[in-house]
Amino acid sequence: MVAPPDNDVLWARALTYTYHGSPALTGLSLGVREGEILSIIGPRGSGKTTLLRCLSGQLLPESGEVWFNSGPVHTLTNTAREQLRRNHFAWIAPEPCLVPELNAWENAALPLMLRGRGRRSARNTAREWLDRLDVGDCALSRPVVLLQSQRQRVAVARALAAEPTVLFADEPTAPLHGSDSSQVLRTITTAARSHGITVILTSQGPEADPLTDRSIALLDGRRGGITPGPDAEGSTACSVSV
Ligand SMILES: Nc1ncnc2c1ncn2[C@@H]1O[C@H](COP(=O)(O)OP(=O)(O)OP(=O)(O)O)[C@@H](O)[C@H]1O
Repeated sequence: MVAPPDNDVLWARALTYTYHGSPALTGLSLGVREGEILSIIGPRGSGKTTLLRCLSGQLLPESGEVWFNSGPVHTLTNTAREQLRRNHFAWIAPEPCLVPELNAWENAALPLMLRGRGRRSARNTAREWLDRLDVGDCALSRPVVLLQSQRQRVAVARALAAEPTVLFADEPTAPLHGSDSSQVLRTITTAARSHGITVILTSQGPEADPLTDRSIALLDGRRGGITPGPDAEGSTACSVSV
């Protein structure tokens, strides 16, 4: 094993993953700097979700390495990877996955409470984030009575309230439309910049590019190109390895 560069919060080398013999990742490498907002752009089936799941320790790559803060993730036990995800990572899925028995603020507060935060403090933080996502009025409602777009905003609030080291956002605006989608993307990137959260988000098109530091194109489980974002010359320099 070769240790990754010190200033990469996440670093992956030569990742491969196949589903029942069908390749999803084919030797993919990348480094992500602390505080960077990186978008991974690719068509359906290009391997975006599989890549995020390998980087976040949800899936173990068949070969290759994943490192977080200079420690190997791919050699951790299941329990240690779960703990890593609970304490340092947050995840936004294309479909809002909320706990149906809990109301909106309880859903948004759940990761904080799982980390040991007291109920009142977790509720206050969760409600602040629901307000920022324009779903403060829904705080006491259960997911079943909310619109899909409101549920997704609650899921985004849940991810940001946890103030993770790394936020994995897999097509986070898929259930949203037009200005709704832009507003939620702006909230995610603004919150990430002000709280120093590293973000890796996926999309099928370049809509998030103006808000990110760097974009990587993915095609058939491989890197297909690199597009520097508008802030690429700013304080969040990028690291790329192929
Ligand atoms: N659970 C699974 N079982 C079998 N094949 C899968 C599974 N998940 C993904 N695949 C296949 O692996 C490849 C990569 O899928 P992946 O979901 O990572 O791509 P994606 O770019 O995120 O696509 P999408 O935008 O549709 O979510 C595709 O060919 C897909 O059909």
